[in-house]
This record gives sequence, C-alpha cells and structure tokens, in this order.
Amino acid sequence: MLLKLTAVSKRFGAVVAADAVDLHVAKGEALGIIGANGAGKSSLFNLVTGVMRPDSGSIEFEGRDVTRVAVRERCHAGIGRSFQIPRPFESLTVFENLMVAAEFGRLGRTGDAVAVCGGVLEATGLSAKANIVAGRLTLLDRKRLELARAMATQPNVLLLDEIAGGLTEAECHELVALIRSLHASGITIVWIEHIVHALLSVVSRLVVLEFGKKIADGEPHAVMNEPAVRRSYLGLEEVAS
Ligand SMILES: Nc1ncnc2c1ncn2[C@@H]1O[C@H](COP(=O)(O)OP(=O)(O)OP(=O)(O)O)[C@@H](O)[C@H]1O
Repeated sequence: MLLKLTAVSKRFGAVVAADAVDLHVAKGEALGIIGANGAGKSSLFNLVTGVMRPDSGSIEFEGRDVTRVAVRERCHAGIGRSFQIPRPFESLTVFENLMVAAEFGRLGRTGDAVAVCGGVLEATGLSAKANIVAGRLTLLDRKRLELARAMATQPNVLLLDEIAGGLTEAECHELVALIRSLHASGITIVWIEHIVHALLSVVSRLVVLEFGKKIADGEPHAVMNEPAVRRSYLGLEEVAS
C-alpha cells in the first residue's frame, strides 16, 4: 500500500474535520474524494502532507510511519500536492517556478533539477511558455503550472485539491486530459473535486466524506448511487416506494 491512514482524527473545538478516517491508496491508483463544503477534504490533505498533525491515528507512506514527520520531509519522501488557489511566484517565469519547486523537493539545487523541470514542462504542455512570467498566464495555464510545480518535486503520489474550479467546460476537458496523461505515466493520484463529471472521467475509486467521516468508498458509479451519498452530497431524498 502506498498511502495508509488508520483511524485519523482531527478536531477544531466542536468541529470534527477528520473522524477516525481509514483510507488506503494503492500504487498506481487514481482515487477521487468528494464531500459537501466543510466535509474535511482539504483537512485530509493537510494531514497527509503534514501541514496539520492528527489528534490521533496514524499515517503511513510506503510502509513508513510519517504521522509526525515535517512537511518538507514528506515532500522528499514523495508526497506532492497542488492547491485550490494557484499561488505561483507571480514575477518568476514558469521555468523558474518549477526550479523553486524542484529545489524544495527531493532534487535540491542540482543539475538534475534542470533536466527534471524540462521534462515536467513537456509533460504539462508548458514548454512554449517556459519563459513567461507566471503572473501573465491564463487561468488554464496557471492550473497547468500548479500541476507542474507539484510534479517538479517528483512525487510518488499527487494530491490534487479542486484543481478544475473556475475553468470553462472546454478548459476543464483539457485539464482532465493532462491529469489522465500524468496518471497514465505511472503517477498515483488522489483528487478532491466538486466537478464530479471531470473527476469520474479519471478516477477508478471514489471516497465520500461527511462531517469528517468517510461514508462511502468504492467503485465510483456504485458510490454515487448509495442512498447516504445521494442524501449527503447531492441533497436528494429517497422517494418513498
Ligand atoms: N485551521 C483550522 N481552524 C479551525 N477550523 C478549521 C481549520 N481548518 C479547517 N477547519 C474546519 O474544519 C472543517 C473541515 O474543513 P475543510 O477545509 O477540510 O473542508 P472541505 O471539505 O475541504 O471544504 P471545501 O469544500 O469548502 O473546501 C470546516 O468546518 C472548517 O471550518
């Protein structure tokens, strides 16, 4: 198992952001996570990346207990993440942004970082924009850069936090194609997304959170049809038969 959460809990006063969450992600998998606003999706990523420490429970990555390991060390171990709102260094070029990410990641300030960033530019369709400053990119290219920055840290698992938000349908289609190609190249993906049709075109397993609790986990279409999911996420009441 690449990533394994066991009974992970996190509270903020009366708010339960994670409620004894068990979650397994296998190498090469593409897993989707959905849940209403405030269900605890971003908190789960914060717990996995080390931004937050759980109150209880454990997190293993590639068989190693990383529950108390610092953010940068988890990044070096291969946990990469993109953020809901892309925040690149606006005045640096696309390539420079990737170099900063590569240096934060496991490559450090080495010659290999240049080669890796060149490969990431190509894989994310940004080669022609390498020398443009990030602040001048379109929203779709900012999303591409957000993915590329995560890829430049050379992750074994890529955590995507609502990366499709704000795009037009056509742009969303392009981003989905890019995520599919990254997954096809062998990277494990865990993707939180409100745009369910985009998510379902990539993932082969779906987890649903409600008030910090995992309420469903399985084949995406079967999960979407579970009564508890329809009630919680889609706000649909079952019609009495
Ligand atoms: N640092 C924090 N301090 C206090 N409460 C927090 C903190 N982080 C998250 N929370 C609370 O924990 C709950 C889960 O938040 P979280 O951001 O994980 O939800 P989410 O499912 O990602 O929501 P959204 O879809 O709106 O991004 C919310 O009630 C939120 O207000």
